[in-house]
Amino acid sequence: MGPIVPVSSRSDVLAPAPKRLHPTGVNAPQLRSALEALPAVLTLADIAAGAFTVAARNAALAAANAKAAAALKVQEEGLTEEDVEVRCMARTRIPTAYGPVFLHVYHNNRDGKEHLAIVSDPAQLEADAPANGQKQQFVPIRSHTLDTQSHDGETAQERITRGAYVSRLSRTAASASAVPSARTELSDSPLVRIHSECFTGETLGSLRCDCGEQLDSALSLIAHAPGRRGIVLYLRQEGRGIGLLEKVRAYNLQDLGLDTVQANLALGRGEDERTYGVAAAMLRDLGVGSEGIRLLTNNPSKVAAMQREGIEVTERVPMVPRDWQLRSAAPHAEWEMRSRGATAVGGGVVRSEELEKYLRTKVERMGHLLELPAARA
Ligand SMILES: Nc1nc2c(ncn2[C@@H]2O[C@H](COP(=O)(O)OP(=O)(O)OP(=O)(O)O)[C@@H](O)[C@H]2O)c(=O)[nH]1
Repeated sequence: MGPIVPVSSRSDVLAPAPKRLHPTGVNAPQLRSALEALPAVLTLADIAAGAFTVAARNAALAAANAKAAAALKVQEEGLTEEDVEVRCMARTRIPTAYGPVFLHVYHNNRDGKEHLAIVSDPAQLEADAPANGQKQQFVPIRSHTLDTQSHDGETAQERITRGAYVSRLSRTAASASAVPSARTELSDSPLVRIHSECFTGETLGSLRCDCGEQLDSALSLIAHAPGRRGIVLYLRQEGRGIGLLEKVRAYNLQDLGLDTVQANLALGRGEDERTYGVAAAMLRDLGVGSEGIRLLTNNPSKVAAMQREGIEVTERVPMVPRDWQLRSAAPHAEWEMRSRGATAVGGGVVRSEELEKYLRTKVERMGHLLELPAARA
């Protein structure tokens, strides 16, 4: 594939964003009709006297809607986004509450966003290859574009720095991966979650949605899958693709009584503007092939989108909200689950040797104002 243009030099990124919306961003006629169907909270006069001036932004809205309509057309007509290209720019090991994972940072030629793949495949961290005669149980989940040479004369150190290494990296063990001659397909159908970013749910632990809980559940379910193998794609499609700013506005409309779909529509946006072409390309890059994937989702349109992109979904694995699971669970299970925290990944108290080192370095080398605790007995 050709070079992926760095985000900083792309003209579409540097060009000033078109002024699409009036600062309030509200599609007044749709909001008006949606609110008319609800018990009055504000009078329509209040709303009409509010900040939004419809005429000032109609043309801009039409342009935005045309873009959404084009995306919808791609979805509805089953067209594939064949020219989507992705490249894994770097990968690193992250120790999580569910075990080690490899975080992959991707660039692509479509949207200038850094989409992520979180890969769990702990066998890759083992230093020793299987003994002679023993077959490796699974093909490792590796990015083809990561292992490909990034430029002529790339050194082993350069490869290792961007994550193209094998086994566990340490001061005493560092082996760059071999440059593959062809893409290798996985021999199994791994558990996959295609997750969309949700700052409010995942970082603030907002109880408006279960996004943080779903991210946590996905990692937990993968940790219990055969070989602890699986992939979470973390797509930067905040607010079902409308972005954080618009989602924040949508929340205010929800506080006025609209549901999530009505609120998006009242803003002149689609109810769900996400696309999955980049996700499919990332999965192919990670080796997903004819064995397909087991997809963690309750959303049928995600299954359909994958099939359209040529990724077979061999099984849809449901994600039942924990609160719903708890309604039929024993009281102890309920206490245990709630005590883990509302939504944060792993919940509870974070404790690890690496964290200890990180915290001590902040105190000892960076002057952070914390009293070091006594060493653990
Ligand atoms: N516009 C909008 N987006 C929301 C809202 N609440 C959560 N989101 C976003 O919704 C996305 C998650 O999508 P969901 O519809 O909850 O679930 P899904 O991913 O389609 O389906 P599952 O795979 O079954 O979880 C994330 O990008 C969130 O930021 C909301 O009230 N309004």
